Amino acid sequence: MIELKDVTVRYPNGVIGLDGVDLQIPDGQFVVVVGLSGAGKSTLIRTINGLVPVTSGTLTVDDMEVSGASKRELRAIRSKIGMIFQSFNLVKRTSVMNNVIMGQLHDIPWWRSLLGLWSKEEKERGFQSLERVGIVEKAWTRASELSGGQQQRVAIARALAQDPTVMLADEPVASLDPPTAQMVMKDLQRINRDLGITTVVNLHFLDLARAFGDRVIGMRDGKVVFDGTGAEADDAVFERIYGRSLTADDTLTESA
Ligand SMILES: Nc1ncnc2c1ncn2[C@@H]1O[C@H](COP(=O)(O)OP(=O)(O)OP(=O)(O)O)[C@@H](O)[C@H]1O
Repeated sequence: MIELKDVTVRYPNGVIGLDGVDLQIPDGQFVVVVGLSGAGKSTLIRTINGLVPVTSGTLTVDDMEVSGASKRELRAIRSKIGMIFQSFNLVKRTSVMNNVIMGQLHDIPWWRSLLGLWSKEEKERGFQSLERVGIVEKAWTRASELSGGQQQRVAIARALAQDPTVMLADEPVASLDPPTAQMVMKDLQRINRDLGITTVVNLHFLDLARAFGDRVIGMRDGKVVFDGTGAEADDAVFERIYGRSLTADDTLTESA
């Protein structure tokens, strides 16, 4: 479980990223976080991962306290959290398999990663992760030769190879075309359902949030202003979260 108790994050320049957030995310839940740019979505994810320090309040992931954790404790917490980014963050000049195995890096000495000397078990785990996202045939392709959707799948496989209990995705489909975005969201949903990995996804398209969010959390000015199901998150709710009328840019597909 991920638990935030009255968590406030104040950046060094004085900007408030999170403002007294109380949140409990039970194991295995698929949560979509929505809100306008600057609402605090990325801050929430980076705080859960310990990349941004908590200014006040307490934050725990699987009963490990992230707020106030030492570097060593943070490494242990992060080894259980898979991260997915809008820009994929792959090492482009190396193979898909190398990228995926690097997801297990906390277990692997640096010199083996440098030389690409992977054990049979590591490769096996790499293949299994690639199979989960349906691109095992690309294992020995250079990451730079893949489409955006394929690169995001590799990034998901890399996170899976870590054997995480939590998956955090910061705008994972913002750089993808609509059909590819749908497919990547379906991959994340299937993995959540099959493996029970707690998943938190930041999105700004309300139709995707409705379709995929078992739970939708709306943020505004660093605060949680809505917490309900995708079905409950109708246009009026989104207008309240966004503080304005909806526009065509708020949906991924025109028909939504
Ligand atoms: N490193 C930082 N230093 C100072 N302020 C920051 C930093 N990162 C974010 N902020 C500020 O914190 C607030 C929340 O930003 P955050 O990036 O979490 O929002 P967001 O909802 O993810 O928006 P976006 O989708 O644009 O990333 C904003 O006012 C932002 O300017």
